[in-house]
Amino acid sequence: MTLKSFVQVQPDSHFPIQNLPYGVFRPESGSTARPGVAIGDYVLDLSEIARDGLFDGPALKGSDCFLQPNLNKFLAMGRPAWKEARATLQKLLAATEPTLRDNATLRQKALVPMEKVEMLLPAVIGDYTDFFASMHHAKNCGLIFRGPQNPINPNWFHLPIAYHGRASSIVISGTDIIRPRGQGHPTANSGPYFGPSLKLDFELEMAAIVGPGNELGRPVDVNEAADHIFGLVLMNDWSARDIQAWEYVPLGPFLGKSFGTTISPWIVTLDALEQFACDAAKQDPAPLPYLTEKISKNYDISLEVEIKPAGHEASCVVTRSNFKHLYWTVTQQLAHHTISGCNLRPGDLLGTGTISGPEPDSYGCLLELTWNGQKPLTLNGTARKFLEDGDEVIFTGFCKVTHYNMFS
Ligand SMILES: O=C(O)/C=C/C(=O)CC(=O)CC(=O)O
Ligand SMILES: [Ca+2]
Ligand SMILES: [Mg+2]
Repeated sequence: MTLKSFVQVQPDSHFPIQNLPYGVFRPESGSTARPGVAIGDYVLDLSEIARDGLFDGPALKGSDCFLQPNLNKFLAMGRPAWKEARATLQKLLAATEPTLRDNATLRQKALVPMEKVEMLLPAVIGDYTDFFASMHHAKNCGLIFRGPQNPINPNWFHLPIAYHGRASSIVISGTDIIRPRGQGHPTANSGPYFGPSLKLDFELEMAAIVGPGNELGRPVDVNEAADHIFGLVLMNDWSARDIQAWEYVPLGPFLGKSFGTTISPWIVTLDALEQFACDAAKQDPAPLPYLTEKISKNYDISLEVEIKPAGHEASCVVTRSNFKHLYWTVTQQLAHHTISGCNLRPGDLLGTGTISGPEPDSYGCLLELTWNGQKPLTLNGTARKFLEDGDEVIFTGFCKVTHYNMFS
């Protein structure tokens, strides 16, 4: 039988009882930040549930992990605690369970209408790394930035390439991004351009939130890497293409990507995503043993980007992609990150890289969608090569149950 909650959840809601993503919120402005999970149009306040002693399993009983203003302590506790919390919350929110359903005082305190809350960054993010794991994106960027000779560097097929991003400028969805100023790529015989970026772009990504870290000098085995990943967020790696194209040789992206990176407020756990797992892409050449997974999986997560042009009421879908298009899995990314001995810490953020699919209408950024401005998009009758001031960029990710077992 399908698990149902006593909390009313609309059929098209992203937050049924099977999901229960984690975030950090203030119930009203000025109140303290605390962890919560999304259920229908409500946020369940985990500090209230903890204060009432309802986390009563061996890992969480008496723990103050939900009395913190961020999720780092809970992230550090690892999968046994995450599984226990999920089981406790699914039981507590179930239609058949009276504990919270029939306790009006606790319900009043613990279930906060989502429209009233202020969402905050879910974790203190010490370090942020951005990978480059979609072959379609790598190929298209290569064609645009480097030309048709070998658009994908040979190393790309042997290791998940990444650069170290800037953690200080990671912001929560809804935060305004200020157009960066900097040096842009020279055109024709001129010197470099200086001024506000003329090629401001989004990048459709997701990112892994690291749970337990690893000690310096002790790499994580690729087959255990999933135990170090709590879940996934949506991520927009805002990019200034003119700054990037000029500065990135030979050390990689710097100021063209450091002026803002947006993440979604909700972390969808790997446990919730498990039922949407699918086979990962076939890798040819076979990766080295330290990157070879016994079970190599991706997740079937539909992704969409809409742009609401400045001054317009309606938004337009500009791309539809899917997480499963990634060539390198998030577990390979994490294992590769630590193979040198580099230590990860709870709350670290590992961006997947832009998730472009094979078709032109599944490309994950305007650089590809407009082919560096050569083929503008038309949005509600307005042309766009890159983003303009006041444009709003909306990312959506969702998983669909495509069939039910008739006997369940
Ligand atoms: O091919 C390049 O020169 C760079 C491409 C990127 O935009 C790098 C990046 O942020 C990685 C990604 O999002 O896939
Ligand atoms: Ca990126
Ligand atoms: Mg960025």
